Amino acid sequence: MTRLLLLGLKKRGFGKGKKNGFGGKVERGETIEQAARRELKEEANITANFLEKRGIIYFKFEEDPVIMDVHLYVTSDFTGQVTETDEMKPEWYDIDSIPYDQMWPDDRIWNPWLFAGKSFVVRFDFKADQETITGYKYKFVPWGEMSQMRDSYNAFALLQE
Ligand SMILES: COc1nc(N)nc2c1ncn2[C@H]1C[C@H](O)[C@@H](COP(=O)(O)OP(=O)(O)OP(=O)(O)O)O1
Repeated sequence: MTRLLLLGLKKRGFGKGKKNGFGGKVERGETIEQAARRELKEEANITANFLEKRGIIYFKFEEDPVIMDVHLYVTSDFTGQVTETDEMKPEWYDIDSIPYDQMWPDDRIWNPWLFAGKSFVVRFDFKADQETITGYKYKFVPWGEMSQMRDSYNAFALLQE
């Protein structure tokens, strides 16, 4: 059976020129999941009927004290027609032909976990060039426990164990 993943070519902002999933910053008054839904609608013009949380990814760039946390949701249940928007040019890819050379380098590591059905918490350390991964540590999260990791603190503590 062919399994497809929707990626978008980022047309502006952080990660411009890279292919990635759909997402962005949480706005005031929103939950993280609400932000994920809003970004999917804004960037691919589709509405998720159901979102499953599958990961929390931390990014630390050398010389930058701020650690970015990205909360990863997947859906195969959505309404609407996938459409190019101002921010993203969407395209479907067979999961056996993911264009990793046009993506953030961390995707090559965690996308296969996603396709294998795993949930996970992972931290990537990057050089300041934002292209070179100097190390990463991760933990798989048992089925059903990911949705209870509501904030970054729980997940970060898991990585420190
Ligand atoms: C550093 O490595 C990254 N890898 C991957 N796979 N994804 C990343 C990486 N860094 C950021 N992202 C994701 C997180 C978001 O889904 C997007 C965009 O991030 P950001 O919120 O910083 O970008 P903006 O376009 O400025 O957001 P707004 O839509 O809120 O303006 O990339």
